[in-house]
Amino acid sequence: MNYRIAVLPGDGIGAEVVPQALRVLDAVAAKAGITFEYTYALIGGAAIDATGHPLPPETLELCRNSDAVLLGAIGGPKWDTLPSHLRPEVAALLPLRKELGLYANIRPCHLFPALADASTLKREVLEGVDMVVIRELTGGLYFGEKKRETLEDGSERAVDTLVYSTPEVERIVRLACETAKNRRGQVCSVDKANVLESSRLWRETALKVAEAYPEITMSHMYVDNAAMQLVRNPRQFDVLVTENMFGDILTDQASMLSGSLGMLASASIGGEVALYEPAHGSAPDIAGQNKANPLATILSVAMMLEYSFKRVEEARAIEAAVDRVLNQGYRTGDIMEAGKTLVNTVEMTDCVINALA
Ligand SMILES: NC(=O)C1=CN([C@@H]2O[C@H](COP(=O)(O)OP(=O)(O)OC[C@H]3O[C@@H](n4cnc5c(N)ncnc54)[C@H](O)[C@@H]3O)[C@@H](O)[C@H]2O)C=CC1
Ligand SMILES: CC(C)CC(=O)C(=O)O
Ligand SMILES: [Mg+2]
Repeated sequence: MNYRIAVLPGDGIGAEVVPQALRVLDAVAAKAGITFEYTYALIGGAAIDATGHPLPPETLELCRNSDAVLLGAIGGPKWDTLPSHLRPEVAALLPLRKELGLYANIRPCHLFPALADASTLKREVLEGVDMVVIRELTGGLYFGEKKRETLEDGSERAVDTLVYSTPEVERIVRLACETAKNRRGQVCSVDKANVLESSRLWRETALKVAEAYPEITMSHMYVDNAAMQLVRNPRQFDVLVTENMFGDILTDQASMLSGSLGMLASASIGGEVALYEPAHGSAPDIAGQNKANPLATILSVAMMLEYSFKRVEEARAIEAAVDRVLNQGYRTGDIMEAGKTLVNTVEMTDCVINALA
């Protein structure tokens, strides 16, 4: 079997971790008798520099014609001052997700036991954490109308709009319920229904969707409380479903439950072609130094094997290899602890490939 993968390394550490994840895929392919065909394409700042456009039409076309997409990360200080319609995040990442119909971003958050002391959070809080955050990805605050205007007194005003329709909420909550069916059967829907009208619609809709899932226990939590509960008692969460920006913020926070943002993988699904990417950004502060933790991206290709290619055995093999490497004591800087062996991006990948063999 041959799988065609669109490879979009992007900017900063995105361009460092993506080639490492491909090395892991190659190691898996050799063992499983499958082949992966990689076609590289430009996105983000790298695409602006080369073509003047953050999302060149040929990149989108390639993604549409592939079996899966692997994305690193995009953006960085070099492109921060561009107007919105050219900035990598607004003009490449969001349209890519929208165009591919990727309305759900799945971010599993669990602790590899070897990392129980790697986080800034206490072991007692972290042990046994195993949750999936399902973030709505093509609506909400990031996609509503935005504008800037100059007022009569010369001051400026900026507007962002948070919009959801019933079908948008229904499909994401349904996905959360379906996900929970194969887990502990609990969905926590996170909103701000005490203030936001869009959240009131979200909650009403979630309650209606839950009626079709008598086996699921659905709870509702305000997002401010959820942020606190995530560090107070994260074990209470099984499946958490929420709005785009709430999910963006809560998952960076939740990443610390798995030790580091460099450990959090993700799958964006909903359209014909799914996209896999680490939850982190381009990390300009460590870019170009071979320091980035590649495991979030390596675990994202494991998700690709499972979700897009139904290669569950190979996906589990990658996760087991990561577990083994962490148990052996290898650590990139972000998860480093006293007494462990510090490795760089490439060496960490070497360790995973060795552990696969
Ligand atoms: N999906 C994407 O393409 C995303 C892009 N961004 C963009 O990335 C740029 C930087 O954003 P930041 O807010 O700094 O977020 P970031 O996620 O790039 O970095 C936040 C912090 O986590 C660390 N970090 C992130 N990934 C790491 C890894 N794999 N290994 C070790 N340490 C890691 C960074 O060094 C930094 O200290 C911005 O331009 C932002 O818009 C941010 C998030 C997602
Ligand atoms: C441009 C942002 C929405 C990217 C981000 O932070 C994310 O998707 O996690
Ligand atoms: Mg984010």
